[in-house]
Amino acid sequence: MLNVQIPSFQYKSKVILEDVAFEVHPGEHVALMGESGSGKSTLLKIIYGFLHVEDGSIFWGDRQALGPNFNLVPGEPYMKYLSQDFDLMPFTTVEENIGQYLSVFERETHQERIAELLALIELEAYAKTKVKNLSGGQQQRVALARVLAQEPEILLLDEPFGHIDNFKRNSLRRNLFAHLKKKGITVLTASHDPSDVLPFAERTLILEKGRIIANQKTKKLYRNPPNYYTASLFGEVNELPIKLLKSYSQIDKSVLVYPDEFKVSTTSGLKVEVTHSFFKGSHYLNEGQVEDGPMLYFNTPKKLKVGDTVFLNVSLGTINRRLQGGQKTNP
Ligand SMILES: Nc1ncnc2c1ncn2[C@@H]1O[C@H](COP(=O)(O)OP(=O)(O)OP(=O)(O)O)[C@@H](O)[C@H]1O
Repeated sequence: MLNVQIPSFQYKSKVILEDVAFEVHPGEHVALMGESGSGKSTLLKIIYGFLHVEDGSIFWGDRQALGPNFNLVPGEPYMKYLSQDFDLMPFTTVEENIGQYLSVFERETHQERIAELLALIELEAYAKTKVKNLSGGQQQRVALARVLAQEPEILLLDEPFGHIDNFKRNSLRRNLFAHLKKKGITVLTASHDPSDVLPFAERTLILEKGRIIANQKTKKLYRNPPNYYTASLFGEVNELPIKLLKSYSQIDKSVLVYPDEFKVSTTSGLKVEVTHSFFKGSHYLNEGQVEDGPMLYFNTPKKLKVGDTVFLNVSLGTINRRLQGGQKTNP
C-alpha cells in the first residue's frame, strides 16, 4: 500500500500542500483532480522524490521513499513518474527510446516487448523515426511507453493525455488503463479531464488549494459531490436553491443538479426563459433564466428557441440524495 503523509509543503514561504494524507492500495487506480494550481503536480513530485518534505513520509509497504536529500538520482526503482515535460532522447529512434528501458536480462524478448508497447501507443509506423521528428502528442506517447517498459509497481501520471488530440486520446486511454489493470500496476493519475477519471479510476481525490477535500469511490463522488467545486470538476453543474421548487418552499438550502438531471416540461415545473442553446453533439446544453432567480443549465435532445419558456423538474430522489449526502471525505 502507498501511504502518503504530508502535513505541510511550502515553496519558499508559500504553503502549497497542507494536511495531505491518503493511501492507495496495490493494483488500485486513483485519480487526483483539482483546478490548475491546486497542487497536483507538486504532490506527485513529492511522492516520486523530486521534492523534499521537511516533515512527512511516503511509504510503499514497508519501504520508505526518501526524496532528493537522500537519493543522488531522484526516484525509487519501483515507482515511475510521467511528468508533463517528457524527458526523451531526441536523436534516437522511437524503438531505441523504448528499448533502452527494457531489462538487459531479457534480451531475447526485447523485440516482442517493443512491438507490444508500440501497439499500445499506436505508433508502430514510427518505430524507426527519430523522436525529434515527432509531434508533441506523439512524443508524449513515446514517454508513456518508456515508463511502461520499466514495469513499475506504482505509476504516477501527470496529465498523461494533455498533448494528445481527441482522435487518439480515447483509444489510448482505454489501451493504457486496460494494460495497467492487467499488469496489476498501482496508478495515481492527476488530471483535469473527467473523461480520464470517470470510466477508469476506482477512487478519486479532490485537491482544493493544497488540501484534500474529498476522497471517495469515483461513482459515489460523482453522484453525491460534497460541494460545487467538486461537481464542477466533472463538468457543468447548477447550484439550485430548492425553495424555488414548490414542494421544498420551506427549505433554505441549495442542491447541486447536473444539466442532464433536469426533466424539461412544457406545462409544469420551475419556469425558465431560454437564453442560449449550445450544440454539444449528442444533445443541446441550454441556458435558462429563472425570473428573479439564477441562470440554470439543462440538457435537451433538440435545440430550444431563445426566448421560449420551458419548465424544469428534478426528481425527488435526486434532491433527497443531495440533501442527505455528500459531506463525507472517507471512501
Ligand atoms: N518551482 C516552484 N516554485 C514556486 N512555486 C511553485 C513552483 N512550482 C509550482 N509552484 C506553485 O505551486 C502551486 C501548485 O502548483 P502545481 O503545479 O502543483 O499545480 P497543479 O494543480 O499541478 O496545476 P496544473 O493543473 O496547472 O498543472 C501553484 O501556485 C504554483 O504557482
